[in-house]
Amino acid sequence: MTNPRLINRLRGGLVVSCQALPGEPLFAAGGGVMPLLAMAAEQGGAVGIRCNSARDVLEIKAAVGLPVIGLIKNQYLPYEPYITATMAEVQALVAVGADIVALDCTLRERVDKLSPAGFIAQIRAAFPNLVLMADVATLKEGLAAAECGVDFVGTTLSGYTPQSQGAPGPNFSLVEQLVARTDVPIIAEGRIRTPLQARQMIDLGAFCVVVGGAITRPMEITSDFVTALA
Ligand SMILES: CC(=O)N[C@H](C=O)[C@@H](O)[C@H](O)[C@H](O)COP(=O)(O)O
Repeated sequence: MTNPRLINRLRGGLVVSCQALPGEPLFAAGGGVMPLLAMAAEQGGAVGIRCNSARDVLEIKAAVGLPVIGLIKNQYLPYEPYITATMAEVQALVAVGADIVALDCTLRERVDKLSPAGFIAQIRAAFPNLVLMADVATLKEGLAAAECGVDFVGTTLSGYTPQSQGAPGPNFSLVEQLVARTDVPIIAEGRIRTPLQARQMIDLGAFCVVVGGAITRPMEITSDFVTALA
């Protein structure tokens, strides 16, 4: 464990993912919106924030006192991994003070042609004390990442990769199996829509829970209601 104090701050709690991509209304070219969502999350009792881009890490760190899980989403087509998939992005996140860096640890071919193990080794060589969260989609990927000495494994990508297509959302069984097979703390993330589902994840042994869209994406919430009325 690279930073037990920081890790313990997240235990049993809710991390709120505050993200909007370019093209979404809340992205706001001039910034300033994600920190407001993060402040609301902090006031509501969240123990951490997850966010995308160096800009948002910087702005959110200035606005709240919570640990920030930073990532940078970038497409490197035809390669599929897009969550902090290069060393340059890790460096950018460290430079703006991300407390934890989330990175793609699926077993898909990456733009740098490294395996997740190779990428993690490269990161550890440059930043030995950096706290790392491995975003995975399957049990095999989660166990492989855990073997590489990451601090957390998150179920973030379950249902979003060819290897996990059709997986249920939220994926309770993936969390349950990871908890049973590794001592690395498991973060339940992805398609958690209700407080009860979040509670169930903790009861299954998740270390903490990340919720995004159900809290911070009004477009997504609206469309759920609209679909129900159609
Ligand atoms: C698949 C992917 O790119 N997930 C991203 C990872 O950072 C975010 O877009 C999600 O909002 C986040 O994982 C939280 O999940 P949900 O919004 O379902 O609660």
